[in-house]
Amino acid sequence: MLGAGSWGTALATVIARNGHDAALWARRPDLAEAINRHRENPDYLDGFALPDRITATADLATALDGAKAALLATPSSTLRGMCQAIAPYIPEGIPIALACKGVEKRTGLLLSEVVSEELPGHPVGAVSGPTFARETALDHPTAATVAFPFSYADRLDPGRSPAARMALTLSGSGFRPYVSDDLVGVEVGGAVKNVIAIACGIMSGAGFAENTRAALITRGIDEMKLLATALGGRRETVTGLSGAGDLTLTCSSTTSRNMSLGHQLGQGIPRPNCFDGRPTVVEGEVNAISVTDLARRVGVPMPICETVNAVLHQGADIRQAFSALWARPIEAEPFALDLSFDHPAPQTLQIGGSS
Ligand SMILES: NC(=O)C1=CN([C@@H]2O[C@H](COP(=O)(O)OP(=O)(O)OC[C@H]3O[C@@H](n4cnc5c(N)ncnc54)[C@H](OP(=O)(O)O)[C@@H]3O)[C@@H](O)[C@H]2O)C=CC1
Ligand SMILES: O=C(CO)COP(=O)(O)O
Repeated sequence: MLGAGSWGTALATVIARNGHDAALWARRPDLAEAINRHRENPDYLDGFALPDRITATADLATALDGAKAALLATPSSTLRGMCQAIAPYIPEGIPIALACKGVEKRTGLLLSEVVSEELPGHPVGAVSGPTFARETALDHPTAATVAFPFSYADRLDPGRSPAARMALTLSGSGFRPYVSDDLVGVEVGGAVKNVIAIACGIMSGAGFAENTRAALITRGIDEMKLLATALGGRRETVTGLSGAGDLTLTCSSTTSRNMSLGHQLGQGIPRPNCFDGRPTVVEGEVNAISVTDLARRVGVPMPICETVNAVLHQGADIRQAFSALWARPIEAEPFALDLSFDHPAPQTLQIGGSS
């Protein structure tokens, strides 16, 4: 497990609880030492006792020595650098699964494409779904999708495919994996849901309630579907755990860092003061840029993601931007150009003072 943050530690716990040895790579030697000495991760999952089969190390060669598979659980923006760092040590041909969610900002590549560029010759997949780290570590019933593209040989013998082997490794009392061959659909869901969660947070912070959240979730799923299918993924995948499932979780409470960031911004808290100024991984913040860039490139309308991007990165006023989102011309559901019609501009939404 490469990354000893909250998610890497939780997934290593799932693996170790199932009777496998899990090497947990931490960037900081002091954290690796603290994990091994105290059998807990004081920085990311404090108060939770780690299984004995987890061994932390800050040395990549040690972490990857004899590994049967590698999982990457550092923020998406660090992925290419991580791949370059592990290249000399990763055993030939072992499966690599992404536990991080996003689209690379500079290139607009899906994270699996980044891994394949940097580490050719490995099956690359993802583990993704509605999975808050602490609940997963506590063995609360949790389900997620394990997606790898299936080769012809995998189809002849699905039980030996990388997806099946990874799913068997993760499958335990509380953790229930499903397998998929639609890696694109799974990755798009994971990247887009964080941006939509920021939108939900902004609206809830601005004083709106359940109708608004349900509308954003549902229309967010439509944005996911359009992007996933434009990139070669399947619509049905977006209705699964890695899409609608994760979107529902992430948009439901401020346990989500993405939802929480939006909520604070919606309340008028300036970005530098959010999370009391603590550096916090908020994938939807950087992915608002990468997702909207990618969507524009492939010609897919993603108005919610565009609005979040405009607010976070282009200095747009929250009230004006979200008013404009709600005042867009009437569209067909699901999106269909041939059902469009002319009509007068709708009234502008009054954001704020709406209790
Ligand atoms: N937390 C969750 O519930 C879930 C998270 N995820 C995804 O997992 C990924 C990681 O998130 P999460 O574990 O929550 O984040 P955390 O903030 O809990 O941990 C981040 C981890 O990444 C490390 N890190 C930060 N910058 C770098 C870098 N430049 N190079 C190498 N390592 C670095 C940190 O090390 P250090 O401590 O030294 O800074 C830390 O170990 C994200 O993509 C997130 O979306 C997916 C599902 C659930
Ligand atoms: O991806 C997650 C749950 O599936 C974690 O969400 P946040 O990064 O918003 O906390």
